[in-house]
Amino acid sequence: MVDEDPIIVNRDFSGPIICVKGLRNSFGEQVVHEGLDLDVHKGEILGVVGGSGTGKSVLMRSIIGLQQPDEGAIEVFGESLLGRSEAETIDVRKRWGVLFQGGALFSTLTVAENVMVPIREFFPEMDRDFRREVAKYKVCLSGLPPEAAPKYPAELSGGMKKRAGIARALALDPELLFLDEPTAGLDPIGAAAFDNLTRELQQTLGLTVFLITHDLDTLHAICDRVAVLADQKVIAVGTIPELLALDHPWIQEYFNGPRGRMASTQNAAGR
Ligand SMILES: Nc1ncnc2c1ncn2[C@@H]1O[C@H](COP(=O)(O)OP(=O)(O)OP(=O)(O)O)[C@@H](O)[C@H]1O
Repeated sequence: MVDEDPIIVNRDFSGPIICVKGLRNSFGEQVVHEGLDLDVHKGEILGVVGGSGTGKSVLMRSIIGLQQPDEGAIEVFGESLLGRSEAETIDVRKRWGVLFQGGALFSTLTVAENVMVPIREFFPEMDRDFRREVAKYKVCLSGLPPEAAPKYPAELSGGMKKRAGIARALALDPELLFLDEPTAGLDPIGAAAFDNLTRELQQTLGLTVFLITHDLDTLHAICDRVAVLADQKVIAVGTIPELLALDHPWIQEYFNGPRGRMASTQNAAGR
């Protein structure tokens, strides 16, 4: 049954920022998650890794309410969101920002207008000029030059599109940021710059970051802990040295294969 009471946000909540328990997701016969548990702690950058199709994006979509799980419990900021209406969860949803794979910018809107979309949705009463000022500030925060604000996505490079996506994700001053493969498709210099931006934002704004990635350099450079998805669940969570101590074939292959060793060496040398 749907609980009709609006969620009263508890800003003093000190438990895990995200708590997933016993999650099950399936599409027809295909079971993607079964008995998946995961906690994300306040202030950390949690990297989420796993082979292609292991359900990283489906996990993120479940947490932010875009995928209705078959079973399980999901709490964000200590609030259970499953089965609640959009109106009931608005105060919790305001507290996170999302960068989807590929940026997911509205192609007919400029960068500044893209950033204004969530502001208009969640703060419709906000004065138009003030909204514009906030959008300009978020564009700067993302590391884009002010000249990028009136441009359309088609006029931007891949790296600039990602930054525009970050500007939009930061529109509502979130405490929690979801990033789905933020460095995919970027050249190594652009990817390293994006990692630095993520770390700087996390430190200066005190964010918690849920970061899906295949990028070993990103994991080594900025992730405090890494969660590994395999066999329909999170099979391990920890720092990279903690994961390396585990005798799991996928983990060993991933972090100790030729690319994993190279990323580790580069990071130790200060990429
Ligand atoms: N809406 C959907 N309908 C049917 N199947 C889906 C849907 N969304 C995801 N899937 C399936 O669920 C599985 C997990 O998908 P998901 O996108 O979460 O994988 P992923 O781990 O993020 O993969 P990648 O690393 O390649 O991005 C895949 O087999 C995918 O085809």
